Amino acid sequence: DEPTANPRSVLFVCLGNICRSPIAEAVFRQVLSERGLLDKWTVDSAATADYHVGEPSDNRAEACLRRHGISSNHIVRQLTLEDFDNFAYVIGMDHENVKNIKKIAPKKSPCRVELLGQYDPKNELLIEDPYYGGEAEFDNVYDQCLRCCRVFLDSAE
Ligand SMILES: N#Cc1ccccc1-c1cc(NCCCN2CCCCC2)c2ccccc2n1
Repeated sequence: DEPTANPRSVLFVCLGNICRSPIAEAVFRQVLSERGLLDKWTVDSAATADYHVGEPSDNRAEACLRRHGISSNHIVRQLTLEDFDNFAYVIGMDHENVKNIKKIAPKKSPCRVELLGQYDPKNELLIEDPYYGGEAEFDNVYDQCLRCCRVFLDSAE
């Protein structure tokens, strides 16, 4: 029968895969690296929309990561059906992302579809789209992702 995904595998998802989910991916990798767990985990990110497929992350997201000492070279890709066989977790940033993820998820998938904010110790459930925002909004996305990724890793390890 179907091989199950590596339990240490996570795909972060947002609308365009140029702001929130690349930041979440890079922050989670940084947390893994700090704990010596980078080689145990499979980490990736994807978009629900096709607006920017093939492009790099938004330069405001890359600048935000650089401000926090993290470099990332990312190319936008869209979520696919295969992702639900390859990742144990598919994690969205807001309710629209989760709704769109569930629209293409197979009925019987063992994959866990969750909101990253459910892991926030400060209980900010939604990681809002910063597309029309500035540095402050991107730094808030970073802070939320860092808080949530630490708790998510504790819960999944
Ligand atoms: N949509 C919305 C929306 C609503 C509230 C806050 C942000 C956004 C917003 C808008 C974007 N692109 C502008 C519109 C794109 N076009 C929409 C109609 C189809 C053709 C493409 C984004 C692009 C990348 C990542 C996040 C984005 N987020």
